[in-house]
Amino acid sequence: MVTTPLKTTKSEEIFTAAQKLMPGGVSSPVRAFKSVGGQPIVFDRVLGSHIWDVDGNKYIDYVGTWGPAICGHAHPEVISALKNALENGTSFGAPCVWENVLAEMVIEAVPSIEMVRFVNSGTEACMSVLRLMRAFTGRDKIIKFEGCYHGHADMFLVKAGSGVATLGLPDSPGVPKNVTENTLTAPYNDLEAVKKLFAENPGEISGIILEPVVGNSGFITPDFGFLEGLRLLTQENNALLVFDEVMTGFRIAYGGAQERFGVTPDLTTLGKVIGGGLPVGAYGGRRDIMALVAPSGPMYQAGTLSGNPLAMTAGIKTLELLQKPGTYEYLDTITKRLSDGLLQIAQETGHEACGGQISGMFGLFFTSGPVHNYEDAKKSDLTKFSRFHRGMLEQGIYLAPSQFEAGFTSLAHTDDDIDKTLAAAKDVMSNL
Ligand SMILES: Cc1ncc(COP(=O)(O)O)c(C=O)c1O
Ligand SMILES: NCC(=O)CCC(=O)O
Repeated sequence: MVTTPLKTTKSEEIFTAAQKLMPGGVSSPVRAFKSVGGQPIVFDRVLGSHIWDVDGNKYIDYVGTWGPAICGHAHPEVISALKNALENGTSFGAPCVWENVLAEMVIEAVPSIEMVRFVNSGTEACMSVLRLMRAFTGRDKIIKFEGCYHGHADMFLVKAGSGVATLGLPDSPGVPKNVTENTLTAPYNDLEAVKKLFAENPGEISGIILEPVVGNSGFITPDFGFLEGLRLLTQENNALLVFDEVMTGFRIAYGGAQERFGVTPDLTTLGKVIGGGLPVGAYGGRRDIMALVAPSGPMYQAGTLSGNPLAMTAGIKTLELLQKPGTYEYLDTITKRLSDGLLQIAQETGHEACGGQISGMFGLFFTSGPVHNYEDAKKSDLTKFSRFHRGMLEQGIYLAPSQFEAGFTSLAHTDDDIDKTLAAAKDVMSNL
């Protein structure tokens, strides 16, 4: 595995050059190691549960390209399907039958979705669903939660999670005030705060959008009754409930968090897993609402590469693999071993910690917790997290370079991977 101390000469060379070419040397801020220190590792290959860097170091990967790699990286069946599809071209800019196939699979799986529109990223999906919320209700205001991330469209860059939280950025410059004045925020898991917002803005709120399980302030689960409460409040106020399942869709359960918690929103956004590692997003929901989307209705939303045959193919094959019996049980079993193991090691080595997992999504905070929202998550000892991250990296374990991100396992992660990860964690936490 990894040589100690970690040799990253080529990574450093490439990243130094990258910094002159691209802002911060990266194509997305979350990839930088700003909050954990050191330089990002530059990779050149992935397979199964592993990722290799340009210096030849091999790591067990818990980032999974930020969620899509649920079947394991470069799954041979996904790659083979893609090779076949590639022979017929990369994009038609016209209907293809694979859109129908993936749409049927999504509609069949996700309780709230009766019709779906494919786009190219989670950001696009959330941006579009917000337009649809407003078009359907004729109201402009929305409620989002502090520390939730719904992509980087202007209206969502208010108390956002993920990279915005990691970098401790104030709400982004370049976003006009009049765009975000309609974005109301509440602490996650706080029904009273949501009730108050509805009371203060009668007849003005188009709906609520949230991560039904949070992954962008670290891993945070909804308290008992929270999702049900939001469902009731939106119904009472003739507003829409939108689950952003870009991260949780087909991960928390095949039908997403809405299947797992038995709460059906009006609209849902998807991304990550449904693209099998290629750029995809989707939004869908009640047929009467989706009917407003052009060209069926007047709400405009479009995309040159949307529904392209490669992304559809990777998505279809990924969902087929996930349909096999026992997949979610497997994800739950190995991820629980990992999460329980990490908590036990933290306790044995004298570190305050809390965390948990559902299916193949997990998190660990260096605070006694419990963590119900972003304010609680911020109590985690970030310096300790940075040292933990570095220590694990040196031992060949690749974790997201931020306390405010969830971790992901895949069907390719083995008991041996978990054993190695826990052994590394024991070593690192003993010396933190
Ligand atoms: C919950 C959630 N919504 C939206 C997004 C945005 O998706 P993308 O990065 O594909 O634009 C992400 C991840 O980035 C996410 O985790
Ligand atoms: N949880 C945050 C993401 O998945 C974002 C990925 C990216 O922007 O690169």
